[in-house]
Amino acid sequence: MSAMDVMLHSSSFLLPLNPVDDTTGTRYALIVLNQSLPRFTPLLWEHAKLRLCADGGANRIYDELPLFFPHEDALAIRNRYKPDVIKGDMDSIRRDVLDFYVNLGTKVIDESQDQDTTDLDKCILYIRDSTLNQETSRLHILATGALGGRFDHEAGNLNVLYRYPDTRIVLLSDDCLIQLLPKSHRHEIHIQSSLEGPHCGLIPIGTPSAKTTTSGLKWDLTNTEMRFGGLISTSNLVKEEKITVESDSDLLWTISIKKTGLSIEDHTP
Ligand SMILES: Nc1ncnc2c1ncn2[C@@H]1O[C@H](COP(=O)(O)OP(=O)(O)OP(=O)(O)O)[C@@H](O)[C@H]1O
Ligand SMILES: Cc1ncc(C[n+]2csc(CCO)c2C)c(N)n1
Repeated sequence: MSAMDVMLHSSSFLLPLNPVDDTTGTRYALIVLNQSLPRFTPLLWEHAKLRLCADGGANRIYDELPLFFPHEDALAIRNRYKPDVIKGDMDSIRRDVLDFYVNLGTKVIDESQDQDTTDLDKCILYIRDSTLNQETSRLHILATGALGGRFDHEAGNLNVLYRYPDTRIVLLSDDCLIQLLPKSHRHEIHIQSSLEGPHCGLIPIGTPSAKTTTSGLKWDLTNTEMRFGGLISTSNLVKEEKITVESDSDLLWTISIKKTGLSIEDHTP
């Protein structure tokens, strides 16, 4: 029996919002990146206490959010889904989009002088420093549009998981999510089986792992070595509602997101 603390994980942010059932008390900030919005974006938006667009992510909210509500007036939707903050180096946001949200009262932070960190980095630092990010109740961060697309951007997005290992960050696309499992903890991952899985992976992207042990997977590891160039756990399958992971290295956990059960009809704006 290890003395390490357990870190709990659950993708309950993919469940239709019901404040009465929201017993986990987890508070989220949402960062919208500059890629097509996943179909469950309105749901994540409603879960979030703080909503940011990373530079060109604002174009996506402006252009694509109204498409989720074809029977409603586009302007009414844009007014309803107002980002709290737009932050980045501002080389991708369109002038008309910037003007629209400035008029609505969105806070705009232009950091064009910093060409060494990504717009996602810049947004994460804003959230970490926010007064909403209380010591007793840290914000978890959801980032949409982080995967698929340009590989240099994807690598930069994965890098933020390692830059801020003490911040709970989930990278999302329409197809899957990725998060870091720090070696400092044992991990219990509670699977929302109606919404996620069964495909999953455990990937030692930063450093090799001499010993990883899991339970609840079709191909469990038992003090198994994983490294790039050797074995890494891809195309694994979730077998139980609870997965446990313990490793001597930080690992990436990834799980597929199901196409069913996340349609726009499933939530009330
Ligand atoms: N194709 C993509 N794949 C993955 N992530 C992306 C992609 N495009 C943008 N992003 C994410 O969205 C953020 C904002 O995108 P934006 O296009 O505004 O960035 P950028 O700094 O102008 O990028 P670049 O100048 O390298 O094209 C990026 O920092 C990145 O995290
Ligand atoms: C070694 C090195 N490689 C690339 C960049 C360029 N870069 C990295 S993040 C960023 C901002 C993107 O919004 C830019 C332009 C750099 N500065 N240093």
